[in-house]
Amino acid sequence: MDAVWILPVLLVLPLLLWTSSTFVFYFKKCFYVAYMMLLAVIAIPICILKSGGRDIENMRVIRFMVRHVKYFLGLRFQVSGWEHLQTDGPYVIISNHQSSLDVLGMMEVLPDRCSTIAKKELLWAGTVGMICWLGGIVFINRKKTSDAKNVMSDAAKTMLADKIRLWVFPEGTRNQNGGLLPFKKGAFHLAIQAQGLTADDVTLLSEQSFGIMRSAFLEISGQSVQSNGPSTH
Ligand SMILES: CCCCCCCC/C=C\CCCCCCCC(=O)SCCNC(=O)CCNC(=O)[C@H](O)C(C)(C)COP(=O)(O)OP(=O)(O)OC[C@H]1O[C@@H](n2cnc3c(N)ncnc32)[C@H](O)[C@@H]1OP(=O)(O)O
Ligand SMILES: CCCCCCCCCCCCCC(=O)OC[C@@H](O)COP(=O)(O)O
Repeated sequence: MDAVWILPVLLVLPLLLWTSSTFVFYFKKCFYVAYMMLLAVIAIPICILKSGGRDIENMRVIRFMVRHVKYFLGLRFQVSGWEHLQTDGPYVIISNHQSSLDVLGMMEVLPDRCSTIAKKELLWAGTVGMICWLGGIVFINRKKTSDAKNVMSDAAKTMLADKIRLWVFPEGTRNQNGGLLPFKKGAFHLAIQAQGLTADDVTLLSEQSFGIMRSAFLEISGQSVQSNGPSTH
């Protein structure tokens, strides 16, 4: 008898999906979170069996498992310059950060032996937090800058010792307001520490990177008429 209630739901759901782009937006958002949580449930035992615990090699498993998610959300990526990442040794990748969907773009191009820096709060995001830990993600406390700097200095040493690459979001937070937030310096300290440059090089490196990313961002934004939020009609 209870099953009768399912009928209106089955009818109303397609109707809402068909008529309301706002509903579609929030539906996709909930689906994304739930599905990533589920994928992580599957990935956790695989990573533990494969590597025995926290290991950068687990990023291969995560990358493989995340790559198809874009199809469910109607997203596609256009990749250019991928060949520049195919060099030996450690390096730092920086990217802008607009939403949690950036993880999909990241997994599209993530090189081997590459992990990322994330806020420590992500560690508590259920199974997603657990898989982030297993993938060797470096967690920082953004409220305690001196701790964060120490963690990142240790990360620079590990990068050199274990030939690891790190992906950093130098804006330090998500930003959907168009353009870029001023860059935090940590990514550039990482880069100089892993390359034998000096602290004097940080400002120039940061400014040059900001300029390049900003012009690429504006160029790409100019090509797209889509926004990140639900459309208003
Ligand atoms: C199969 C399963 C599927 C499901 C699951 C999927 C899972 C997916 C898996 C994986 C994807 C995960 C994706 C996660 C994404 C998360 C992203 C985020 O969380 S973004 C937030 C955190 N990221 C950052 O915050 C950036 C890094 N931050 C920094 O670099 C900052 O610089 C920081 C925190 C170190 C300090 O920040 P300050 O706010 O104090 O600002 P400042 O201006 O940068 O620094 C102040 C002074 O300290 C110096 N400084 C900074 N770092 C230094 C260092 N390392 N050494 C020495 N000095 C340093 C600077 O030069 C500056 O000094 P002077 O003002 O220039 O004199
Ligand atoms: C109950 C927790 C739900 C977690 C659901 C996760 C599903 C998607 C997995 C992708 C993880 C990406 C996380 C992310 O993008 O974190 C935001 C931070 O970068 C910046 O933080 P903020 O803008 O400063 O809050």
